Amino acid sequence: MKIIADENMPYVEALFGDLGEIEFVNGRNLTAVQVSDADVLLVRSVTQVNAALLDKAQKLKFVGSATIGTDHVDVEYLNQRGIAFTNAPGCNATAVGEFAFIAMLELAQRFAKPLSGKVVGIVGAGNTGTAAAKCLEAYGLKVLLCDPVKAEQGDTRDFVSLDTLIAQADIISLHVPITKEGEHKTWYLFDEARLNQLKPNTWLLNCCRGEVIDNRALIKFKQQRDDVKLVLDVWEGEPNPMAELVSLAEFATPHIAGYSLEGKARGTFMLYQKLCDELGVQAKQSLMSLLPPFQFSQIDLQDTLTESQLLSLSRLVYDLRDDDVKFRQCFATAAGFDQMRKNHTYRREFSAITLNSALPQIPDITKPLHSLGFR
Ligand SMILES: NC(=O)c1ccc[n+]([C@@H]2O[C@H](COP(=O)([O-])OP(=O)(O)OC[C@H]3O[C@@H](n4cnc5c(N)ncnc54)[C@H](O)[C@@H]3O)[C@@H](O)[C@H]2O)c1
Ligand SMILES: O=C(O)[C@H](O)[C@H](O)COP(=O)(O)O
Repeated sequence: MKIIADENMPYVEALFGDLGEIEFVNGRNLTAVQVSDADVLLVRSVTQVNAALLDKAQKLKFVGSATIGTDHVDVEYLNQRGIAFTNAPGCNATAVGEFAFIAMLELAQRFAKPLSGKVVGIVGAGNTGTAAAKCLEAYGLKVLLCDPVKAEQGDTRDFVSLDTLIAQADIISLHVPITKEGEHKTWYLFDEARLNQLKPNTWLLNCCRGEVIDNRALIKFKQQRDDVKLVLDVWEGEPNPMAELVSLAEFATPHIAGYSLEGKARGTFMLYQKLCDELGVQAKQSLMSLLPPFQFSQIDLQDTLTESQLLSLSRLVYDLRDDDVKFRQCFATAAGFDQMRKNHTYRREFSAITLNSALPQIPDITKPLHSLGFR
């Protein structure tokens, strides 16, 4: 069996090695000829999976995308061809949630405006939005959720309209899929008019898809509204973001909000399990055996943490400042954006650290941190 896999998908060798012969490819430039003799195709979000890519691949029986988003896949075409398809919903939700939370702690520190006490609006209350809300609520913040689709589906959480969220939130974090049609389409959800509704001093984070914000309108807006602070992980026109926008963002990264080792491992592992099901074979490998040990795995706490100490602790698993600096150095070169994504193999999730109270205390000082995700 021939398995073609994106070279940026870790743990493929360890998981799929026993199932067939693996060929690694550059997912962004993948051609129809390269996949013509594949039985299995494993991709990430940079590969457009459609008739143009797959018409010659007559043996193909399984496509897996180790991503949450599926906007790069023509699922209808795969269904028509009878090719099994799976993505990896939720695989990197914790990573995105922690990324958004850490970015807020970084902004708070940089602008000497405590995060504590702020109201945060989450647009899109699915896997990543809920993961972000979990961190924020564990930290004691008031969270407003806007998700008209979930509300219509009968989700019993409290939801607000986007107008209410924009009017009340100090911080807005975007977590919607990109959709171009329908009542709740998200393409340019934040257009010029919406941007102009933002309250003074709002922090706006985009960790979902670049085109959820009209990037040209955002440049124009931010040039006049320096009070608004931006964290941008995703961009219109990836892998070539608009240079002016990069310089206007407080933190800028190349679509790596979901790139924890745990998140990537979960993504590949979900495809492995699904392929084993399709082939009717027993999955032999385990997820936890894939992850390397973490250098700061045990930490003893002496006292409750201040906000700035919590940021220092968070920086052990992920220091956003490093990625921001690297990104500004490399994004303008031809392959810089993708190169940085390819080499992004060091970030961990909060759960990689086990916290202990150094002295037995009541109440246990580690409890709120366990709710954040630390062990
Ligand atoms: N930056 C990254 O690395 C990264 C990582 C993972 C996911 N993503 C992107 O983030 C998106 C969201 O991921 P997820 O796992 O939370 O997906 P999800 O499907 O679990 O949740 C998305 C939520 O958005 C809601 N929604 C749809 N249209 C909306 C609208 N107009 N207003 C408000 N809510 C709306 C849906 O009802 C759903 O609950 C993905 O589709 C993907 O494009 C980016
Ligand atoms: O949709 C997703 O899951 C994310 O956008 C994903 O993390 C993107 O990473 P990629 O597949 O491009 O490596």
